Amino acid sequence: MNKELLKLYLVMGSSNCGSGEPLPVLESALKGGITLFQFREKGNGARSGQGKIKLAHEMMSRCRSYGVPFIVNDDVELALTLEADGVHIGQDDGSIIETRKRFAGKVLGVSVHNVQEAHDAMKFGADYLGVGPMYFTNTKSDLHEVKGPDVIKDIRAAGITLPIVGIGGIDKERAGIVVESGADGVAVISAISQAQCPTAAARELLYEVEKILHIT
Ligand SMILES: Cc1ncsc1CCOP(=O)(O)O
Ligand SMILES: C=C1C=NC(C)=NC1=N
Ligand SMILES: [Mg+2]
Repeated sequence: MNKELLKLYLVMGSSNCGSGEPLPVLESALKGGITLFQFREKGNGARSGQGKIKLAHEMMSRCRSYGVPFIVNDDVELALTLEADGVHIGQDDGSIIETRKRFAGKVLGVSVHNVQEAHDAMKFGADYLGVGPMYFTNTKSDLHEVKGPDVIKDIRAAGITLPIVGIGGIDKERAGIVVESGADGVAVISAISQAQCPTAAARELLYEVEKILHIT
């Protein structure tokens, strides 16, 4: 996949928005220049069944109108039904090999926490790695051990050249450090979805990321 898509990756669902209405937040973030979007409908307030499918369709069409690829988290069935641009799975979301086969030709992202998991994900056909958590965050309930950006350095030092996005507790003050460590961009939830102005938040994050990418 084109690693430039990972520069500013918004991950979001209903439960991440104060209002519980993610559509206006997505629209505002798209205006601010996010380069990739992941529909991650989890936690309290998350839609299910037809409501989840309807919301996903609405969000996918907003992304399509901005030319931003739409990725579905966890729910491979939904991703296939929607004909989404890709799917993102964790270490506990079923086999990477199976998902790779089911999603041939589309984007397959995998969450990894260390060099071993990164190596396996690459071997099994992942297109990009979501590495984290970089910093402590309350957004994800079952948070893995906080490793910091150094784990990205370790993955790069192991010769893994796959596109990488760092995730977990990232804001505009921290975005540069994550990219300096070897990531191709940052994935965020609250830094944009909880912002007073998601457009401005996205613009500022993208500025911090591109400042480093253009000199490395
Ligand atoms: C989905 C996920 N995976 C590792 S941390 C995290 C949550 C990131 O949310 P935030 O950007 O608000 O810290
Ligand atoms: C857990 C995750 C890790 N990384 C990304 C990009 N998305 C996720 N949902
Ligand atoms: Mg998962």
